[in-house]
Amino acid sequence: MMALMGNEAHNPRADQGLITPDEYLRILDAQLAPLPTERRRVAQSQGCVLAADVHVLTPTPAFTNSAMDGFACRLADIEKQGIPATMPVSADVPAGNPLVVLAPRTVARIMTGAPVPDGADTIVPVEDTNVPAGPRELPSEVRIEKAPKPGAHIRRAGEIMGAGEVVAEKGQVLTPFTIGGILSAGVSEVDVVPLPRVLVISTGAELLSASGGSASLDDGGTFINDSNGPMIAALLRQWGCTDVHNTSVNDDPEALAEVISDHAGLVDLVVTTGGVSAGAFDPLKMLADSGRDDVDLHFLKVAQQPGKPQGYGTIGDGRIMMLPGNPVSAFVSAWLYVRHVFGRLSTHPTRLAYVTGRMSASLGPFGGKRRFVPAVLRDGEFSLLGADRGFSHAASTLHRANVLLIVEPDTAATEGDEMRAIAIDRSAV
Ligand SMILES: Nc1nc2c(c(=O)[nH]1)N[C@H]1C(S)=C(S)[C@@H](COP(=O)(O)OP(=O)(O)OC[C@H]3O[C@@H](n4cnc5c(N)ncnc54)[C@H](O)[C@@H]3O)O[C@H]1N2
Ligand code: MOO
Repeated sequence: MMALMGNEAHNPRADQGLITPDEYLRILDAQLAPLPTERRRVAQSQGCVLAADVHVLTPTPAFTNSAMDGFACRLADIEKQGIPATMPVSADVPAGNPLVVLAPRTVARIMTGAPVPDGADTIVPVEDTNVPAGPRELPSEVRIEKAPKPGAHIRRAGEIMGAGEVVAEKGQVLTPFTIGGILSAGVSEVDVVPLPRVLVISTGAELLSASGGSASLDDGGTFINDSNGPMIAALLRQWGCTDVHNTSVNDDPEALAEVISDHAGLVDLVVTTGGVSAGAFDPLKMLADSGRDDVDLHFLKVAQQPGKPQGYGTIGDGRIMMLPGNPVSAFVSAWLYVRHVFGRLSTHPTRLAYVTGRMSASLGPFGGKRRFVPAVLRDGEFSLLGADRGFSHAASTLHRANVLLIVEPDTAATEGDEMRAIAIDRSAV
């Protein structure tokens, strides 16, 4: 497993009940296995990982065909006359035509992709004849004005790939190119590791959507928009998940349990945000304490900021990850942990992309926690977006970030220092 960075040999935070980010990844790893493989139609497998090598059924090309619109001939017939050579046209071979035999001392009009007649060994493009290009009646004869090269413009059966060769390998992600390649090899179904189906639940009585959207700040209310749920759902879709549900619930453990049980068997992973710290109304904590024997939830503290409180476990047969409610904490937790779990379930490669740059401002030390600070990397320089210290609520700064700057525990970062960061957007790479 890829270390999230730093020397993990000694963890001085252990006596404070804190674990390191890498220890948390190891805990998650111990519970995870790839989803069971499925046989799927290739066209319905985009974004999945191949669970087995795919072998060519239909060679490429499937049959010997023309690479040009023109005339199929026997080169010796042309050479016998010399250029220009006037030849009778004995057949018309559009694409999709059955294989024909070329009559002696004649040529056949042929289209790109049409099977080369038996007996023909060269294609003369229409541009090298007296026949104008484009739709027209079959001419009775054609004058060949340019000497063709032997074997010109013929795509031979199997010259690119023969039957039985591997056209795509186990572990490859089904991209548009892979889909095209596999289908052209005559394979219509493949074994894949499916993408996890995910239910994202925002918890909190203060969320507008949880309250039915009836309250507004204009009323002097204390409600907020649910930014976490749609943000996490969007991240999952960005990573490739197609089946992502998103809802929110009040601080009611029964309502939360009901939403989860309504989705039993329909999702592979539940991701919640909110209610994992020390609040008196946290529904996940209440659910954990409810004594239900189908609920197995674990809460822990990771020596990082943001994203200290985390949780994982199972409710019934469903796997759950519980992220902190502060929006930047939720984002960082999703990038470090949900992405990792997505990778383990789907077998997608989800290695973090690290970048380096120089600090354009200074950041003070932040206790014994590793910081993941949203920042912008441009022209080799990191600029900070929000407050130096607590910024886990500062979601509105997040939209500009393209990296999470890594600041080691008890360490300051001074202007000009070279630092490492995790890229969260292509603009940083
Ligand atoms: N006594 C303690 N209090 C807190 C601790 C602690 O250790 N002891 N940890 C702090 C840290 S660190 C974090 S992070 C937060 C995590 O809190 P919860 O996961 O319990 O989340 P909530 O209390 O429900 O909400 C926190 C914050 O985020 C806002 N929020 C929640 N959901 C959403 C959403 N879907 N969209 C946008 N914003 C959301 C919520 O309104 C709160 O402001 O706990 C600290 N407290
Ligand atoms: O760890 Mo919390 O995630 O600081 O804000």
